[in-house]
Amino acid sequence: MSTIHISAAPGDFADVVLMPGDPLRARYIAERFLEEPREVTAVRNMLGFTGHYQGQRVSVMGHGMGIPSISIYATELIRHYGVRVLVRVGSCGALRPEVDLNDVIVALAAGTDSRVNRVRFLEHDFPAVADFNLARRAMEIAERRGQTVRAGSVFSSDLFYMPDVALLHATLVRMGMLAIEMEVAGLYGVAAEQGARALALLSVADHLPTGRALSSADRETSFHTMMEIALELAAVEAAAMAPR
Ligand SMILES: O=P(O)(O)O[C@H]1O[C@H](CO)[C@@H](O)[C@H]1O
Ligand SMILES: O=c1cc[nH]c(=O)[nH]1
Repeated sequence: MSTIHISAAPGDFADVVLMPGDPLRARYIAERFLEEPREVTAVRNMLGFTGHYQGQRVSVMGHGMGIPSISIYATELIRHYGVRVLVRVGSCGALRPEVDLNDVIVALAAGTDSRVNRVRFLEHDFPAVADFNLARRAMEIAERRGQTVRAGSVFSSDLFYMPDVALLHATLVRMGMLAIEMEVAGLYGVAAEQGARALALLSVADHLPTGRALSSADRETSFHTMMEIALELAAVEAAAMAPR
């Protein structure tokens, strides 16, 4: 049975789903990296595909922009399609001078100005953290591939265009955050609520202290590093979950 927002048939999704915000990035990942990718959903053009990577069944699906959007897709994938691992592969803006364009961030935890986790957690402060084993495996994969990644906390904002941005950025930097984006805290809340595991990998597309930003061509290259780490992680996880 399909859902309101996903038209795939039962069993169409793999246990592990990579999720970029942009559905066209989902198609790019599927066509560029997956063997025999098959489109499994396209409701509202939020494209989803399933194929194979390193011999393991892996899916990739866009989640749109913002916590409300990713919350819908993540919840339906877990509840209705039995997805067990979600890995966001997103872009972000670096908050600190030393976090450069093209760097890949493993988002260990996320703060947010969204209320969604308070809604699900009796108005208390929910610790929006990554699954430890996914984070550790992602770090190990990056190390084995000789790719430097940064691990730390990020901030998920509801607004892309926000007022008083200087004060917010200064506070986030003072509190140790590496980057800003718009979904991770929501994804980690959904995963906890629905009993799944989640991790976000982020590629730095904007350098907020200097205003530098990647060109489209550069974005593609840097995203490749993140995608390859995420795909290898997905294959390792799928193999670990496969019945023996
Ligand atoms: O590139 P994605 O994965 O969409 O991530 C970032 O880009 C969008 C804003 O431009 C937000 O979704 C933000 O989190
Ligand atoms: O949410 C985002 C994504 C990329 N760059 C930003 O500054 N913010």
